[in-house]
Amino acid sequence: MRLDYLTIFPDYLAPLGLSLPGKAVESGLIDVHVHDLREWTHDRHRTVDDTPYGGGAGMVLKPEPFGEAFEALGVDEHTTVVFTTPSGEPFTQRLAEELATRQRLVFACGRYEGIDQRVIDHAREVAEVREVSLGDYVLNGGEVAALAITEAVVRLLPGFMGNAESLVEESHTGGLLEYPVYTKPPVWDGREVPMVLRSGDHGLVAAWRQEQARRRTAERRPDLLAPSALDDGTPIERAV
Ligand SMILES: COC(=O)COc1cccc(COC(=O)c2cn[nH]c2)c1
Repeated sequence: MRLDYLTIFPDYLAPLGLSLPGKAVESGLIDVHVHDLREWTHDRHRTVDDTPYGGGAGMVLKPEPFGEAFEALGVDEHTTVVFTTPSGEPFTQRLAEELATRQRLVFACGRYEGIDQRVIDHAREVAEVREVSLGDYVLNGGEVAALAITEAVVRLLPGFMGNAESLVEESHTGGLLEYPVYTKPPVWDGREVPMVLRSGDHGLVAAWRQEQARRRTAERRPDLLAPSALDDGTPIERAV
């Protein structure tokens, strides 16, 4: 997978060379390129933003640099352009799994009041576009969101995680939160590990974990248990 990042703060994406994505880069699994958007400005001040038409506070990112950058990067029908934005679709594990199937992702990191809408409209005509929100809060820029999305996607790539099994049972798969986990020592801080986990009875352990996941999900994320979230389209038998 090739990953490109368009940003006015390229240093912000330096972590891409470390930790998880770093290993993937060395192994050749991913090919990462960070680009300074100002590369595609031509004035003395390397201007990337201007005041909003219609008035209002703040600045808007100009369309030309993005347009020239997309052209220079060869953004085409084989590319998925990801705009990280507070007004995007919610980023979920399901979307991470979908993006992990793509051959090329180009992250366009906006800030201020946003990117000129014509950039998104243009991108939709030449490539697949996803406007993605990390959550209902506003960051100064899209770079942090791009890093988070990158980590969630890259770790799903085949041959990436050392221990593939750990991907199978992880949280948000199967729609429930993860159960509590324990390791040695058996007693710490006067607290014992639940005996069922040391019983050696795999059936009991599985049942306990399922119950814990459901209880934790009901407490913290009832929205995940809402009928629509679990609806697989099977008609509900109505009591006559
Ligand atoms: C089309 O894309 C744009 O216009 C991007 O515009 C903006 C404007 C303000 C801030 C940001 C940074 O992203 C977030 O704050 C964000 C992403 N996820 N959750 C919060 C981006």
